Amino acid sequence: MIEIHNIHKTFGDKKVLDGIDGVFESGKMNMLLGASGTGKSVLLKCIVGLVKPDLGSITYDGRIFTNNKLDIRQEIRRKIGMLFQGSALFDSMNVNENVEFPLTMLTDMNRTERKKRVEFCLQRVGLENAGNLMPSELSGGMKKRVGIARAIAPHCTYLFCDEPNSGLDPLTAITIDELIKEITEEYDITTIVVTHDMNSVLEYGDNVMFLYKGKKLWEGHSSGIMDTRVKELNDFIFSNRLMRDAKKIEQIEENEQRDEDIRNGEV
Ligand SMILES: Nc1ncnc2c1ncn2[C@@H]1O[C@H](COP(=O)(O)OP(=O)(O)OP(=O)(O)O)[C@@H](O)[C@H]1O
Repeated sequence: MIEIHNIHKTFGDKKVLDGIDGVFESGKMNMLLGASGTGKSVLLKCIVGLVKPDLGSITYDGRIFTNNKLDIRQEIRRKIGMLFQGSALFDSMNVNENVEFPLTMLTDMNRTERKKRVEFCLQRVGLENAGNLMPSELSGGMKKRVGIARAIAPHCTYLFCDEPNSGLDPLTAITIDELIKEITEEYDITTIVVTHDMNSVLEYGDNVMFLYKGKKLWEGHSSGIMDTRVKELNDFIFSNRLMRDAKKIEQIEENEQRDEDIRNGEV
């Protein structure tokens, strides 16, 4: 579990994070949702330790991360897996080498153990036959899978995904979301996904945090998001025509159900 409390961050005279609190539980799909420029990536960077918050605290399973000793922060960092937006694979390394890289850097596994772990992780993401391919030979969806295998290879406890399905077609996007969810539940990982994708949120968001201009305006399970009364969140959701149509259909169905209940004398 990751807990953040009262996180503030200002760049120059621009306030980017304005007192954010939150709890991200393990085994759940925790999602940071919001429009461009609203502070999602900066918040994620604060949580990972790439950006230092001006104020506030971050704890990982009860261990303070912010302002703690370097060796404790490094110990926590070793348990973090990152899936970057563009997958960020090393172009000069094949798939096996990409997944092995964090094992060489972060663990004391010997070569045989590393090979076994790489094999296992590639199998887990459905790429057991792709080990000798170079990144240039992979589709966008395959690159994301390699990115996931690389992130989980050192037995990560925490997984951060920055827009994991950006640039993917809708079907591939769903399979990547599904894979992240399965892995999160299977290994009880604390996962945080940054996204603007309402499809992902509605389908997989166990705990959704909506950020607007550096503040958290809404938090909850995705099942409640369509009924929100927070104007900024409503505007964000229904800026998408498909979402507006879905809402209309939902209202029509509700009205039909109510009419039927009245006819049956149940109201
Ligand atoms: N290192 C930095 N120095 C100055 N300003 C920064 C820095 N990093 C981020 N910002 C600013 O902070 C604001 C929030 O950026 P952030 O990348 O967190 O947005 P975001 O919500 O992740 O957007 P997107 O969905 O487009 O990635 C932006 O106005 C950005 O320009």
